[in-house]
Parts: sequence; C-alpha cells; structure tokens
Amino acid sequence: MIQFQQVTKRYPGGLEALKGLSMDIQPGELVFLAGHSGAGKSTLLKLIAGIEKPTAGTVLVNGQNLARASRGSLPYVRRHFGLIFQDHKILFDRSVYDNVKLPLDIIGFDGREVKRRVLAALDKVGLSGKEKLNPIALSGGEQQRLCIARAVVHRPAILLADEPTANLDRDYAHDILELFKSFHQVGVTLVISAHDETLMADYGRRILRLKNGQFSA
Ligand SMILES: Nc1ncnc2c1ncn2[C@@H]1O[C@H](COP(=O)(O)OP(=O)(O)OP(=O)(O)O)[C@@H](O)[C@H]1O
Repeated sequence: MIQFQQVTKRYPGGLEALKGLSMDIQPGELVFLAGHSGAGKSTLLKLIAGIEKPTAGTVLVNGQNLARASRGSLPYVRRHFGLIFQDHKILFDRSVYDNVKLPLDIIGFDGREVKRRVLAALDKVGLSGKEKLNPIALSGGEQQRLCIARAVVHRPAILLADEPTANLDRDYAHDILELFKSFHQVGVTLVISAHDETLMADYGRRILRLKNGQFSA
C-alpha cells in the first residue's frame, strides 16, 4: 500500500533529511515511527501524504506516485488520508463541531450526512456533548482528540499522525494510542510517530526507527 524505493529528501539549503530509504507498509498495518528530534519522522510522513516530494527515489501509495499526480487529481488522492500534524491548528473562531466539519466541507458532503459523520467522529473520540463549545474551553488532551476527530471524519483509509502523544502525560498518551488501535481494528492503515519508544513497546507492533535520515536497527 505504501512503498518507498530509495527515497532521498533534501531540503533547500542542502540538508538531507532522508537518505535512500526503502520500505513497505501493508494495508491495515499499524506502524510506529521512532527517532530523535530532527531524525526525519515528519518528513517521512509528509512524503507519504504527498505534501513533500522526494528529491530522488519513488513513493508509491496504492501503486500511485503522488509526485507525478496531476494537480487536479491531488484532492481526490488526499481523501485517502487523515492527517494529524503538529502544524494543523485548531481554529478558535468557530465551534468544536465546525472544526471537525471542515474536511467534509472541502470534499463537498451534503448536509444530513455531514451532521451524522461529525457527531459520530466526536462520539468516537469521547467528545460527545461538546460540539457547541469553542475549542478554547477544551483541555489539551481534548484538543488533541478534536484533531483526531477532524482527521477521521471522512473515514480515510490511511491515518498519519505526527507525534500525537507529545506533551500528554503517560496515561493520556495511552488513551490516545488505544483510540488509534481501535481505528486499526476496523482496517485503517496507521503510521504514528513518537520520540518516546517506551510508549510503543506496549503495543508489540512494527517499529521503524529513524536516525539521521536512515533506518536503524
Ligand atoms: N521545510 C524544511 N526546510 C529545511 N529543512 C527542513 C524542513 N523541514 C525539516 N527540515 C530539516 O530536516 C530534518 C528532519 O526534520 P523532521 O522534521 O523530518 O524531523 P523529525 O524527526 O520529525 O523531528 P521532530 O521530532 O523534532 O519533529 C531536520 O534537520 C530539519 O531541520
């Protein structure tokens, strides 16, 4: 489903964030991505989502090379993905409900289906009853759940989460990982990055370890 063939990513300025990576992630797999700050975790996730293009090598998602996808087809391709990235900010000028609804507006769902899906996503992450609140009234952990609801509301096949447990205490981090596990159980492919590998150890899943842009043992 996700395939990297000798993928190198060099950012302007000459730094190689990823160096000749090859890997396969199968449909329905739950994979953790570990590595120090600056190891290249976010870059790898952005390459999967087609947000960044490789400098060399090929990234295939469902056999499709996103770097070669036409501009017109990208919105359709992006519907396969749910993204939980650190720079995807919550909008504080609208309600919890309207934040979660955003991806459906972009895709163009009709009204009744929108309401059903938004309420189902909020229920899934344990935020039922908070839909009318402004997100400012939510705790840090609840805001993280809001981001997860927003990422899954369109039922993506692939969920990419960049450090979703950063800044959460250990119990809360486990709650979030349990939530991801429940998406895995219904067949979603998940790639989750974290720098704290001890959290991942409890889940007995495949761990890809990055060190200075390369996989390490
Ligand atoms: N847009 C960019 N332009 C230039 N350099 C970048 C850019 N994005 C990332 N880098 C560099 O690429 C390297 C890998 O960064 P990346 O964000 O992928 O690492 P990371 O493992 O996700 O780190 P962190 O855990 O701190 O988020 C770092 O040296 C970073 O400074």
